[in-house]
Amino acid sequence: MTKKIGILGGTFDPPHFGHLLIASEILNNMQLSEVWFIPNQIPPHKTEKHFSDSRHRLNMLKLALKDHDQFKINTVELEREGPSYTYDTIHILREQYPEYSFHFIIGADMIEFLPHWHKIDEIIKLVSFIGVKRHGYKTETDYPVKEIKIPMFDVSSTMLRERLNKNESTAYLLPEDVKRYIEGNHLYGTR
Ligand SMILES: Nc1ncnc2c1ncn2[C@@H]1O[C@H](COP(=O)(O)OP(=O)(O)OP(=O)(O)O)[C@@H](O)[C@H]1O
Ligand SMILES: O=C(O)c1ccc[n+]([C@@H]2O[C@H](COP(=O)([O-])O)[C@@H](O)[C@H]2O)c1
Repeated sequence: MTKKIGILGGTFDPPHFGHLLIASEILNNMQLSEVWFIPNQIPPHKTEKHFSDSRHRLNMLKLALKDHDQFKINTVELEREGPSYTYDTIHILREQYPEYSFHFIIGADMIEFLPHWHKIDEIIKLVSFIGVKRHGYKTETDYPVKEIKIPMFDVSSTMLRERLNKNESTAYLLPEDVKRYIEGNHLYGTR
């Protein structure tokens, strides 16, 4: 059966309400069957930076998505080593699910970065891109990205890592279960 699947690829270090908001808005706006969250093993453009172990990022994502039937986790990128190139992921998904159509959701920071994606000219033949605004970034691009207008929510994993490290509030930015997991595992300098 044909299904329209949204893909939200990310590092999710940690997952936050910005991720859930864009997934929910695009699911409804585009009348998708499901949104698949795909955590990367090694983010292709963050290879030099430190990021949390994929086991923790996956556990946090499970907690963040547990109440949403139409939000699923796909672990295809955790099952291979090296940088998690989207081109490889899309190839695998299209082989596994030839009857589905895939719609890759990206924030404006990733829209600006699209020219640097590995084999981007091939990727655009395989998926459609859905873009959403993000503070500080442009959505105009020469690539075929369909912009969907949704409420902007200026939260990022970077902001949350900094707040957690300083023991500042993350209320209404980060799911409570995820916060408890972070504290229980002393991530981001929490004690
Ligand atoms: N608040 C937000 N509004 C719109 N898009 C977002 C938002 N947060 C994340 N995204 C998008 O979700 C995808 C996955 O993002 P990612 O997991 O890297 O989170 P992040 O908050 O951007 O992390 P970091 O601050 O560590 O770079 C990317 O396409 C990103 O642009
Ligand atoms: O394939 C690439 O070259 C590529 C370059 C940058 C980002 N991506 C993908 O874009 C998604 C968002 O990336 P990130 O690092 O902001 O979490 C995630 O699925 C990445 O794997 C992919």
